[in-house]
Amino acid sequence: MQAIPQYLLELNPEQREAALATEGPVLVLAGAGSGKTRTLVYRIRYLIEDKGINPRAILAVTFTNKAAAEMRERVAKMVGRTAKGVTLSTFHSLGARLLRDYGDRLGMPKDFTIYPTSDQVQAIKRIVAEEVHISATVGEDTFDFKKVLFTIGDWKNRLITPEQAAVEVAEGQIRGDRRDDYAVLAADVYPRYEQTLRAAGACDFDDLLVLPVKLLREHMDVREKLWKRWRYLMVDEYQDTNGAQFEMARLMAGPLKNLCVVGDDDQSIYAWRGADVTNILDFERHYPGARVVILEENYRSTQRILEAANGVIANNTTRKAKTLRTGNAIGPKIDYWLMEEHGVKSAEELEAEMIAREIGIRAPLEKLTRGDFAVLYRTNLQAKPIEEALRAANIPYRVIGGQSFFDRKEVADLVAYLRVIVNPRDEVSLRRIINYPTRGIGRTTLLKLIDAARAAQQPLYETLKRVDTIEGVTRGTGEAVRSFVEMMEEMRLEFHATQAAIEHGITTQRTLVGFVRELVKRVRLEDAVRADNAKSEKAAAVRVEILREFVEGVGRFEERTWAERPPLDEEDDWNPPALRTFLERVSLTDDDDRKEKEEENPDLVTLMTMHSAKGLEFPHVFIVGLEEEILPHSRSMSASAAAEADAEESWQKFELNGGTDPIAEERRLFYVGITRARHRLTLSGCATRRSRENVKPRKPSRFLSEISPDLLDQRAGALTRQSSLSPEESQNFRKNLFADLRKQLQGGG
Ligand SMILES: Nc1ncnc2c1ncn2[C@@H]1O[C@H](COP(=O)(O)OP(=O)(O)OP(=O)(O)O)[C@@H](O)[C@H]1O
Ligand SMILES: [Mg+2]
Repeated sequence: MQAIPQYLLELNPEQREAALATEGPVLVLAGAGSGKTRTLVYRIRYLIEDKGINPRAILAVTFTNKAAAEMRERVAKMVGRTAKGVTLSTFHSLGARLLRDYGDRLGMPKDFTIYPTSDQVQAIKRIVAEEVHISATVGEDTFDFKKVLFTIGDWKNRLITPEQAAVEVAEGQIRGDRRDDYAVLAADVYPRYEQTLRAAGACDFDDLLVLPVKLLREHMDVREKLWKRWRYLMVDEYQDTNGAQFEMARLMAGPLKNLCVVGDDDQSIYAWRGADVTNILDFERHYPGARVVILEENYRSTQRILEAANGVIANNTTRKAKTLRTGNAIGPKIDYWLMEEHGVKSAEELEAEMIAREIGIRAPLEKLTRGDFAVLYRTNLQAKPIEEALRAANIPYRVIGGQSFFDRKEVADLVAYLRVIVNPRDEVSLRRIINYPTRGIGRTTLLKLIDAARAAQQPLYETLKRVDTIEGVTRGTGEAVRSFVEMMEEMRLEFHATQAAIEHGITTQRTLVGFVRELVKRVRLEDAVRADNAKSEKAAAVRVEILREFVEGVGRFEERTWAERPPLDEEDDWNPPALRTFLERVSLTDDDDRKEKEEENPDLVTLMTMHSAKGLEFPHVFIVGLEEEILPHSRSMSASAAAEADAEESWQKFELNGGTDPIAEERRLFYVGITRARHRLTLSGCATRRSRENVKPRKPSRFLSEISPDLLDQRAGALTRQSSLSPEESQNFRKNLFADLRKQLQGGG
């Protein structure tokens, strides 16, 4: 027998078994921090270095861009340059890539557009206004577009076609299912929505899964090509795959079935987005003969943190019981702060200040960098006070997720221009910019043009070109339309010339960014942004800065792409920078570009939701807002409050997912949060919260009572004047501080 490579001794026997089992289906089902992701990384190394597998035959899929980036880094560190050939991707970017390469089989143009939520809503609004009837039970005034959108999204994630949806709804009606009022409407909208998207050469996020599945199911030659290309598949966080992702993985794995999936049913937190935990629980049924590996040792957290996590998750009754132990140190107690308001400051503000202070004290005391701290919360809205406190304390931080760059109006407007330039059939984008900045093409004219376009069964853009032939458009307006089209055509010409020059190797480096700058100038976009923010000079300056920042992002994208150019013999996988690739990236990754900059300065405190923290770890983790109605999140939230708090989550979760127990899912989310911490965990919540004039009492989260009290160090009150340090720590802190000061004084002469 061949000797086991030295590096595999850095795995425990079970992990090693999973890494070595390269052929056939493998499931690693194990608790948090047990080395599932680590096992995948070592497995990739083993495949390349010892099995001599071409890195290009390896495909690893993770859930977030951040997780994919992290894995890429870990593989690159271990394997070196050849690791570049490995495909490390999210399901959605993999889907986008398959569509780009083979979408023509489904009639998708090469330059297809990916609609973000705002554009999806626009499309639905149009359909509802023009094509379908809103029933009295739904109500015209209380009508919520997002609900329709989410219902359609839920169908798509379960691979349910418009025809099947219609049947499902009809059956629901027969059963007298009350939730079906919206579903009826959604079923009516669904086929038209699909038509609208296809006609515009566009797709939505869910289509990035649905269409590749369709492609793979219907086209044997594509399937075979992909099977030849990717022979070793891995999926991290498999517990959160939905129906479409499950099917995509199955089809990609093909007859070889070299598919290794890892996950933890206790960390399944995306049921609201259609994730189906039975995908992992039934893996052996789906893949008969699969090898199953269970890991039981946690390498990440202290004993106390692990005990707290185990205590919480034990309250979920329907779970696969797992033991998780650790050989790590017992560690400090878990802090729990119950904040009260004090003077002019609300409890929430004091909670944030307390965190800023704690980071200020702990970092030097425990020799941690800022990057070693993370603050986790339930919804993005909770980030604001924390950001303010950190800013006031001069502690640099980054917020993951939240309002994406891409959803900002000024950026979205520019993106709409770029999209129309790349794909003039994109009607939603065209309607967004046709009169922005204002150029005298009013709503009435627009409607006339749209009518004419529909009547002639022609894209709107083409209709604009023949505005003279359209009845009822005044001379002045006609002139405005003509000059808009002329400008756009010039820019399109310019664009195609630029893109062709890049593709033929005539120019390299920052070429596209020059084009985009020129466009911004031609359209006078900066003036428009200033006019939109005329009330505040400061706001206007910020927005213009955001716009410029985005434009410069195009340049960084170009540089990066050129820098990634592989040696010539591997080039079939690489393409020179293209505007459509850039647009695809901005729609898939909201913080791709910011991340780029952060790599230059990794020393930042991380702020994010518990959802986005999945798979990550930090030496010191704060979890804030541990109150009823926040965690667990309120189920009785009104529609508007829910939309405000975190539209997607609350909606789907409570409206659509009748089948799963929402409290159990919230508990799993808390479990994910706790298990991100390596050495220290600080929990906090507010005793009161202010809403407008009122001060409302709050109840601590029920999940806190599931942690054994001897693990906790509890404090209550206004707190900010107290220290969280033990007397001993406090003495040490002073000593260090004086030593530092002395050094500084001496250094400064
Ligand atoms: N055999 C091992 N020896 C030393 N350290 C290990 C070992 N296995 C895992 N670790 C370390 O433990 C930590 C957790 O590992 P990893 O992130 O792979 O866990 P995971 O199971 O993927 O967790 P999660 O469920 O949170 O995604 C990492 O820092 C990893 O390097
Ligand atoms: Mg992991």
